Amino acid sequence: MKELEERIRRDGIVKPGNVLKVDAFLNHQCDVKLFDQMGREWARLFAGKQIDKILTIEASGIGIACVAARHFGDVPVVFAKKAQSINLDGDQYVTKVYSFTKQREFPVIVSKRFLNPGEHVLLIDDFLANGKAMEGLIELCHEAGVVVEGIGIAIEKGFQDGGAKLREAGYDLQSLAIVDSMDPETGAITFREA
Ligand SMILES: O=P(O)(O)OC[C@H]1O[C@H](OP(=O)(O)OP(=O)(O)O)[C@H](O)[C@@H]1O
Ligand SMILES: O=c1[nH]c(=O)c2nc[nH]c2[nH]1
Repeated sequence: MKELEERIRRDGIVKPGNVLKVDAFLNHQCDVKLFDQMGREWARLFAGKQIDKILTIEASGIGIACVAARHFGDVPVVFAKKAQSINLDGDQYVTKVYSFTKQREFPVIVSKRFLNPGEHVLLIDDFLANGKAMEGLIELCHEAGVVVEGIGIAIEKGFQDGGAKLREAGYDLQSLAIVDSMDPETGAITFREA
């Protein structure tokens, strides 16, 4: 998606350790107009699919998923929580995920009330790197008996293996920008051709 690639080039900062910092518009300060364009693009890419619900994971996926939902008939957005809470009651689907930016494992929890067997779900997130967050959400979806219709990612880092694993597994993965290389020394970023 041209607008997203241009914004990454303009405001993204390449950090050592395969980190692309896009907190000026994606995952700290949020450009809601850009989110809206992203939602419209996913709606085009997943047109014709039955999407009953969007599932994401806290924290950075939430805003993007909520804006995207406006383009999928205002379907509910469920986000997996990364901590137990007294506010989480009843039966839960639980797994564990290694967090890329926090560099430790977190529980990933969704109340059983919000994933119902037979529902068709779209997974949305801001980044795809090694695929740990998506693997965790997919595991919960399988446990719940819901159908994963597709996976919408804002920025895939194509030089890490999450995307390849998901495509090999047969998922309909639509990443709006795929970074093929980035250089922390020069700041140069190359994108995969659509
Ligand atoms: O493909 P992966 O290797 O799993 O990396 C992608 C995940 O990493 C980030 O989550 P993180 O927990 O680092 O940060 P967040 O809490 O800001 O969402 C991002 O939001 C994705 O969920
Ligand atoms: O801000 C971020 N930059 C990244 O490179 C990344 N990879 C996974 N999650 C990420 N979040």
